[in-house]
Amino acid sequence: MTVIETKLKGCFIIEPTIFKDKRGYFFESFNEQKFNEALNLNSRFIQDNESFSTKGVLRGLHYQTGNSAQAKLVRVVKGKVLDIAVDIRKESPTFGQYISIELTEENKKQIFVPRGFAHGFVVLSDTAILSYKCDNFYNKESEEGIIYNDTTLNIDWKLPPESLIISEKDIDLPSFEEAIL
Ligand SMILES: Cc1cn([C@H]2C[C@H](O)[C@@H](COP(=O)(O)OP(=O)(O)O[C@H]3O[C@@H](C)C(=O)[C@@H](O)[C@H]3O)O2)c(=O)[nH]c1=O
Repeated sequence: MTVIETKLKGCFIIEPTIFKDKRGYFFESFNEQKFNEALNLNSRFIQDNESFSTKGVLRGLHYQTGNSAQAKLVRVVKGKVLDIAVDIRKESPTFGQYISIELTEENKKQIFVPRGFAHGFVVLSDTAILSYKCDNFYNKESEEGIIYNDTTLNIDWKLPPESLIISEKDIDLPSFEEAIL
């Protein structure tokens, strides 16, 4: 497995080692020991989530606050998504910056989004299944978000705005300034 730290400290891209043979492929999608060693972490994932979405579906930007903050290890099982992680750690030198990465069923890349980040994605393929691990439980009361098209963050979602499918909850999210500053 290859691990690359992004320009946002603590946010990593993971490329698993894929074993291919005449039957197909095999890879370890998660190995706690190797993961924690490679990322120099002591994380413990306690909730797994899966979502199915169609092309143009945009989910985000989401985070949980306080004791409910979550780190996430995200991968795509089917299709292709553009995944976005935004550094919302006020004390961070990269506060307000984001990274985007295509996660696909072919490249099998994973992104580790640490606590203190907002996360979102948009589906670029006809359909996509996203699977992710969280190191803290879902807590509705601590759910927060930032509007996807915030002008300060200025995220390039790669799809025309009119093609996006967004939940009512996400359409009403506040700006970066309102949410964080
Ligand atoms: C996230 C979550 C949702 N739910 C419920 C609440 C709601 O009725 C339904 C759908 O929830 P949402 O609309 O919030 O789902 P979704 O918009 O897919 O939320 C997810 O978005 C991505 C970008 C993330 O980073 C995740 O952490 C999570 O916030 O599922 C749970 O029961 N457990 C969970 O962990």
